[in-house]
Amino acid sequence: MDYFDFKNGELYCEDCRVLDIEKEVGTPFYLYSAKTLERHFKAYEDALHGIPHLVCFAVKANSNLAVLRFLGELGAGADIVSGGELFRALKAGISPSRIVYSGVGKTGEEIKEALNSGVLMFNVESTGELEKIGEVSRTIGKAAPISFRVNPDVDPKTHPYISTGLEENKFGLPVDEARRAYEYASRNEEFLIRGISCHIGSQLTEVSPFVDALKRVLSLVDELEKKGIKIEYLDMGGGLGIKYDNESPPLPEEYVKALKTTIGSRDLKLILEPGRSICGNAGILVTKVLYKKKTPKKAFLVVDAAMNDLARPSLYKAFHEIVPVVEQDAKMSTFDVVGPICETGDFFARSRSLPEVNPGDLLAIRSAGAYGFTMSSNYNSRPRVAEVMVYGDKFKVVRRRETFDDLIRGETFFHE
Ligand SMILES: Cc1ncc(COP(=O)(O)O)c(C=O)c1O
Ligand SMILES: N[C@@H](CCCC[NH3+])C(=O)O
Repeated sequence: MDYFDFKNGELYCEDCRVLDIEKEVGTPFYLYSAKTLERHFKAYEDALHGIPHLVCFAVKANSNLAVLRFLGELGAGADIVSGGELFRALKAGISPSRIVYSGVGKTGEEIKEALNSGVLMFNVESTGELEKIGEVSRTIGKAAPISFRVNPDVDPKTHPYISTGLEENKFGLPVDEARRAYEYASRNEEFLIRGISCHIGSQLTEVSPFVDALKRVLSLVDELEKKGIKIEYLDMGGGLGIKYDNESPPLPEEYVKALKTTIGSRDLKLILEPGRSICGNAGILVTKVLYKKKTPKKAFLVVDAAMNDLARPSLYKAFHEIVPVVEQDAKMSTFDVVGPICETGDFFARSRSLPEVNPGDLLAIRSAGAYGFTMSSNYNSRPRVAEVMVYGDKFKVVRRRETFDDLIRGETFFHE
């Protein structure tokens, strides 16, 4: 459930009228609901009540500082995958002791930065990375807290681009290799074994792949325990899906219950790294209809947002619900909703039934709070849009729209 509702035929975010926000900010803009973020975060906290745990929000889903600060103040840690995300999480006031660092390509510099800051653990994804971490650890004279990310070879039944726990995916170590890596790391004082981790994919709509993966991870935990290698943290990654269209993904409560049952009486602290299920439905992208265009074959609504602002439909053919910000009685027609970018792939919806809106009308593209702004770019030299956060009856621009000057910052005219 989110807090984007219609009152008297107009879309509100919490107690703010979207039309009023648009008047001040202009389109396009991302709009986030703090109350929805809180509700979704608390759903995890409630589900995990009584279990030693840490919810590390996946920064890649939404890295806006206000969002991170808000979640951090509610008690969230962070799951990061780059030096930039470390910088953001720390700037937002998240304690390094609540930060886990995942990702297959951490550079020496990034590792050094994270080790110096005191992150909770590196989720190590290859033996090459382990060597690099060892090297950095020796250089700065500080043991590195690690977990190995295990690739359990489980099909998460999601879009192939966002499936990460299959043998052919680049992520994690196969179980046998992870076992050897733990044995090696346990004999070396550069490493401090803290945990084990796993993340099998994103937008999962069933619990069973998580449970299958967990069983494989737990059998390794048990084996390691017998060898005297104690695992303190079990990090099950993120991946819980949300409703974009007609999916009915499990709620955190059902998901955590299944994990808890599978873990049984083992003495483990549970880390989860949810991204989408916290912020996905806490955000919309508001855009304006520029033109209505008819060709012999199609009717298009050309809007002022584009694939550079929200890439998911173009990249994954992802469905996002689109609604007019002011409810219309007009008859329904079938439209392609497209942006101004010079690519046929620049669309938000194809053959979508929508009321006959007009140029100047606003549309809300729903479920855009995760992997929306964070995947945006300046393609076609389009300044990135503003981000606005609603807190009850107040709203705040938490990132201003980029200017043309922002576009060329750091560039020079040297051409020889
Ligand atoms: C390691 C890791 N953790 C957490 C996440 C967050 O996933 P989601 O947004 O699906 O919860 C991802 C992205 O899929 C990831 O790669
Ligand atoms: N970017 C993807 C999710 C990627 C998850 C990252 N491991 C999406 O928009 O659905």
